[in-house]
Amino acid sequence: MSAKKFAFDSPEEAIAAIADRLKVVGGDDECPSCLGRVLAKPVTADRDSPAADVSAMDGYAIRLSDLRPGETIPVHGESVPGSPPPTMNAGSLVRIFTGAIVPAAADAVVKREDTEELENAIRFRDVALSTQVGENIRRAGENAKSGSTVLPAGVLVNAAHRATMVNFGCYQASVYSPVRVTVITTGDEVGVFADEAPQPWQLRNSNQVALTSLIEPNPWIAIQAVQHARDDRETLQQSLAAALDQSDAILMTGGVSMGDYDYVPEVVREVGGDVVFHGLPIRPGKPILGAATGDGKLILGLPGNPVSAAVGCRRFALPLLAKQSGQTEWCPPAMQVRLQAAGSKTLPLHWMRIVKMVADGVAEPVFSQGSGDLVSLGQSSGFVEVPVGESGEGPWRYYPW
Ligand SMILES: Nc1nc2c(c(=O)[nH]1)N[C@H]1C(S)=C(S)[C@@H](COP(=O)(O)OP(=O)(O)OC[C@H]3O[C@@H](n4cnc5c(N)ncnc54)[C@H](O)[C@@H]3O)O[C@H]1N2
Ligand code: MOO
Repeated sequence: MSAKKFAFDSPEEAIAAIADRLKVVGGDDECPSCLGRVLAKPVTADRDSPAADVSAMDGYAIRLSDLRPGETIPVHGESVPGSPPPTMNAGSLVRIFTGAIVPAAADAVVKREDTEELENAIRFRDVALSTQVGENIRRAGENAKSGSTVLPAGVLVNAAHRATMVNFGCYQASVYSPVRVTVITTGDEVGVFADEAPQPWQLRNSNQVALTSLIEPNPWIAIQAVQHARDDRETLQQSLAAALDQSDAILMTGGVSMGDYDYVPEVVREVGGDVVFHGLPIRPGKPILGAATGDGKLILGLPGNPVSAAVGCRRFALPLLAKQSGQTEWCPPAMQVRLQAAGSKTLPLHWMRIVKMVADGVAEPVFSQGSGDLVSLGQSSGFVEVPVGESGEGPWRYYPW
């Protein structure tokens, strides 16, 4: 670790420092179903939106000069969505429906409830007499002009973006390649043990599923490989070097602390990782290691304890991978929640405290025996980050699993 106890005072500073060293994966895949992928090129409007002046209401397209109290005005023709508008003759109105094109001669639309509807004619109610030019008309191009950018590159495509894209005829977007991630867990004590019972000195590989489950739901990530390495310096070095060739990021767990078999820090250096931090003022997760290679790849060494590994993956790996994926908003503001029954305990570190959401904007601490307690982890919905020396209800940043 550095001469100063920690290289950075907070998770944000550490994340920002390593993010600066990472390269965006780039690529330019044509993708019809781009949900959850990152736009590599902006989406532009293929026509004005709306494409013409359209009515925002069901009612009557009028000339303001026809707005006179008490008079009966004849209705000639209808403008309906899906058809071009009729010509509007002088001294008459056109019945119009929401979304239909406003006839060129009209300068406003009066809602039907502001009229008295007679047979083939209407009379304006008093409320209609103050109608202004353009009222209830959505003007051609008021949302976007043809050729303008409606979604910039770097957007992580969600349902709302897809609706926008389809509206402008973009059925196949150009997206960045997914970030290729290899997960490497370590430790001679760790195995699968699905069919046979582990010995008391053995453990099931919960970190592997915690990490893959946190990253897998993101279509902008591709899990390249999932490996387990024994606590053997050479094997670990070979696994890491081979994985680096095939991946943009490596997430490791275990072997990052002070033990005789904790080879991760030296092996990361040997394969060309420049260590940006090793140890941060957080609990749990203090021994975390963050490194970048010369060609902008990420190596994150998360502590082996299961709560520390999950917290580290959620708080550090996800935003850093998002940065590599090309997302402009790779570190979005966290939700804030209040902590009920928080107590007055403080820590000289940022406290990544596992909690469960209990009401809108309110969470409760989950009692935990420490960072190896997988029972408490399973009872939590995420964690809050309580800054150094603080306590109480917050609000604190909340990171859901
Ligand atoms: N002398 C010191 N010892 C320790 C320190 C320290 O500062 N000085 N830090 C402690 C803290 S805090 C943590 S966290 C751990 C992290 O250690 P490592 O990253 O080296 O992790 P391991 O020793 O390999 O494992 C810790 C713990 O987690 C279990 N484990 C490991 N991998 C998995 C897995 N894939 N699935 C489930 N559980 C796993 C492992 O069996 C250990 O019980 O170091 C402290 N020590
Ligand atoms: O920081 Mo360790 O991650 O407490 O268990």
